[in-house]
Amino acid sequence: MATQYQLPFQLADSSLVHFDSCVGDKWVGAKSGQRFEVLDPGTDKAWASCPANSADDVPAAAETAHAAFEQYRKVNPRQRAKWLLKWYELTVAARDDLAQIITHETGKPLAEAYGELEYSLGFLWWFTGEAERIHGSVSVPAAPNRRLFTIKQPIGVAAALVPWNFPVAMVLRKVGAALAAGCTIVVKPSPETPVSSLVLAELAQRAGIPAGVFNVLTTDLENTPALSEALCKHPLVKKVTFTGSTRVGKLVATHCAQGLKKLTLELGGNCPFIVFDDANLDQALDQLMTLKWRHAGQACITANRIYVQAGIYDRFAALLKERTAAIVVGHGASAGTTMGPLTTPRGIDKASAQVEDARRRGADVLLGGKPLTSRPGYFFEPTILSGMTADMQISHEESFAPIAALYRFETEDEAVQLANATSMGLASYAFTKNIDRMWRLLENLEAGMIGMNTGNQSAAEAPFGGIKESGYGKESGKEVAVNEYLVTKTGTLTIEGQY
Ligand SMILES: O=CCCC(=O)O
Repeated sequence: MATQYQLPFQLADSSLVHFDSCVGDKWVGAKSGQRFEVLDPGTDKAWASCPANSADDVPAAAETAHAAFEQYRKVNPRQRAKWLLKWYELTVAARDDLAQIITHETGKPLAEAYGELEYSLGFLWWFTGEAERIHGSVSVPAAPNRRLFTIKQPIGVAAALVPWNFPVAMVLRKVGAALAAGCTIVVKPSPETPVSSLVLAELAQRAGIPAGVFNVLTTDLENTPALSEALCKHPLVKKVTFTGSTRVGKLVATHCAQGLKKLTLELGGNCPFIVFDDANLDQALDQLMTLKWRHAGQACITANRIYVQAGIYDRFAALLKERTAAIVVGHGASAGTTMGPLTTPRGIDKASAQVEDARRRGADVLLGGKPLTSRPGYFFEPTILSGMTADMQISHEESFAPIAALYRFETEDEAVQLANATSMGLASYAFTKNIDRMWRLLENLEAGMIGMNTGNQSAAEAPFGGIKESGYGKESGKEVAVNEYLVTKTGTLTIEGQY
């Protein structure tokens, strides 16, 4: 169905864009006929609409993906690699159009949208290589006259529940691994960001990836819980991958538990960023500026709690304030913008409540602290809070907003104890030039990923995933990511005769 909306941006190839779900080789509406609007967070205006699929639309998608799986699982890995590579090349060529769409779905500045695409393309490139590197093992067991071996096989139809903050990267990180493994997949993008997923489906078709291998079921906020539950519980779906909040991740785990589905959970962050007296301050500030303000703080691995050692605390806070004051907040597509809006109005409410809570409990607001109401859209001022303490909301929950919360500490033991005082364990960051201390931190910080003098550790070749209530399973990285979509079969052979 053609959208009734005028796109607020120009596309080089308008035939890339669809506003219906992709099931098999068909672009389809919801059974109910219901649709929902896609809003530009930088203007609060609708610019597209997509089908509001419900749980009733799940069986057709799962059956289509399963029929495709029966063929795709037998495709030679080299052919799978060739399709992934073609998909990579077509996505490179569609970069300008995709960047516009990402910016108008998420609000992030165009430069960041291009950054996301660069990151995303890494996944297609990486999984192109991984497709041919899936293998089992052979060994000699204790029992005489036997050989023991394992083979790896694709698990079946996968379902991906994808967040809105990196709508292309998160789809390609999951789908790239699934397709390399020989699985087919049904993706449910977030209600905020369906269009970019549909462009990826069009590009996959153009790349020759067989119909039904990559399906996209769009839906709105209201139908999301029931549709997701139906996907998790559908008997033909054998694997679920979810990126999102810990609260929803626990629900997804409950749904999957009934069918004992294999599950990958990439959940909430609340990540500590620790700067010691002996750190290179410029390096720590450069990294913090990128990590903290990327997509207005809406990343699971953003620096949520910034611990600065007492000897440098005041200087660090002043320098951070000076640099942050230079951020230009505006529409993501406007020239000069270095920070866009939040993606949802819900984000504004949560950020306001967190700042208010911190202020009431004694934090100083060094910069910002409020929504920007002088323009339409969901803007929040880049905010710095100083004098944070453990009793404040931000100390316990993910912020997902442009709020830099500064805490003072004295000793390494104290920093480790404060950093680990959370139910989450996604990423931790430490800045010090003391190599012994750095090694201790690597071992003592409770997180799945440790940034050592860096705030940027996400990459296709690096296993991504948390511990504690930040989830389980790994995405990207050598072997581990593709393994999430494979089953291991053990074979034991008895050999007769002399050898
Ligand atoms: O927000 C979650 C993903 C962030 C990343 O992959 O760097």
